[in-house]
Amino acid sequence: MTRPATLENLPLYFSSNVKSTFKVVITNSPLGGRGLFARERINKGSLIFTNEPTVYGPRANCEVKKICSNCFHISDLCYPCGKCYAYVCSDICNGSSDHIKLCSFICNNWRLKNNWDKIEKTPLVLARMIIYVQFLLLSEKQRDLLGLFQRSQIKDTFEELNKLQCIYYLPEQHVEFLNIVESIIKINSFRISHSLIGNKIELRGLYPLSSFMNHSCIPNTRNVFTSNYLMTVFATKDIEKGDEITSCYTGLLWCSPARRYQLYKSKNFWCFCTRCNDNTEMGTKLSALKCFNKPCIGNLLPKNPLDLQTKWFCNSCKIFVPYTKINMIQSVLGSLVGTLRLDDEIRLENNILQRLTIFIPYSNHVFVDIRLRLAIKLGFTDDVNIKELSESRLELKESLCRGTLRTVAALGAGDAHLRGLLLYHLHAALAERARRSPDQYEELKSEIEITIEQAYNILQGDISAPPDLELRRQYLGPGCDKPQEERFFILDSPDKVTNTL
Ligand SMILES: C[S@@+](CC[C@H](N)C(=O)[O-])C[C@H]1O[C@@H](n2cnc3c(N)ncnc32)[C@H](O)[C@@H]1O
Repeated sequence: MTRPATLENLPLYFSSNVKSTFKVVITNSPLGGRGLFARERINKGSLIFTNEPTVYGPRANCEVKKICSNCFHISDLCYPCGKCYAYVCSDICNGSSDHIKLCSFICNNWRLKNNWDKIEKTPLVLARMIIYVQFLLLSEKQRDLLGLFQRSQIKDTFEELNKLQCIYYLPEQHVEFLNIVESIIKINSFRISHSLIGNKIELRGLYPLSSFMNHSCIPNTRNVFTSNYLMTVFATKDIEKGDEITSCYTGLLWCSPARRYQLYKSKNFWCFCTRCNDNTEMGTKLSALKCFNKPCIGNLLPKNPLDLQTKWFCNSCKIFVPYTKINMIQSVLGSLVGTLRLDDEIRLENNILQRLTIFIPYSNHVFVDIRLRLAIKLGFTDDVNIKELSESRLELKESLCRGTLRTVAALGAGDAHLRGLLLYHLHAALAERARRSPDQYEELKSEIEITIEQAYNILQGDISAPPDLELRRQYLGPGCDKPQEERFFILDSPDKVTNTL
């Protein structure tokens, strides 16, 4: 692989659908390697650029068993293609041009080993390797240009490739190429977030222009993925000409030690940004622990947050605690949190929460994460919809949304995706309050309208956006001329409204 002299046209080689590149330029970054920089002032909320994935597919270590190798639907109807054995979910997928290309590549280039149980194991291994096979299908020019993308320096065992080699005799140059591809994917791919509607597996893709965005723990962009996996990057705050355009590679609300360790482990660098350098994390105290020196009610914070072996100090009684003791507490915390079933439960075990309060203040990221999950889940589970929430739970939802929105604002994250989601849920809680007590509507109206309008501006077009986002904006947003009773019609029977539109 050779390195061409210029990066200017690189994304265009990989994607016919790159728009608004005139707003950005790829050049050397003080953060590391190359980065994207604004050629002009970019206002908050504006589209910066759009690019389509060069390749996309499920993660190689995904758990799901039956995934269509063409449309990535999870389906028990999947059956192995009669020629290449890759799973397809329908004759349409089997006959699609993409599948035919993939199928003929596999049949023409890889010979099956005799001792392998083709029907049982091959489809699954192939489904997990689809993104890699797509790299092999790139043009020669594109494959040459892959040399421009940064690669991971960490050499892990590439288990899925090993499994593929148990099934097929792979040419030596394919094995070498796929190892390079793996090191490129690790550093440059994006998780494509989408709602679970449509029963699709979580995907990741290589986006040629987005790949040059460096990380910031307070980024100035958010990503929107459309239904055809186009990635559009918007400004979450005003960006001045010459500013670096950044994205956040971790969870926005993770605490500094967790973000920094994850970045080091997965992307091979230590972050030194303003947030990482501030032991209060912009006043949010996401990393703070409770002082061990009872009855002191102060918080322990790292003296030098950029130093992994720093002492921590209490901001009230000023005692110092060595990092070894802090690490021990953090690992106890990690295992306690691990026992909370946060993904599918909104009932949290009180005894665990009580044990957590011994170690951590309300501001700690563990509680922030629990509050965020509750804010989003209350009234939005299969068991209980928002109309069935008790008064106290509805109040709780509203206050959890407001609290988490304050944390996002304190971090300076601007119009991040998370802010959009929280505004949507705050809107839903307020609208439900007004539906139950119509006499409160006038008082709540302006906030009901502003929250849905802002949520819409942030989330519109994204495949992970709530399905009734647009309808709510239409009926409960600003400018709706329907009478009060009709406005709430959408909340009474959203399906009926959808059908009448
Ligand atoms: C997706 S690439 C970004 C583009 C990359 N800088 C390049 O030259 O191709 C991610 C890699 O960029 C570097 N990087 C990104 N953000 C960084 C930051 N805030 N500080 C230091 N290095 C960073 C790291 O080496 C990381 O693995």
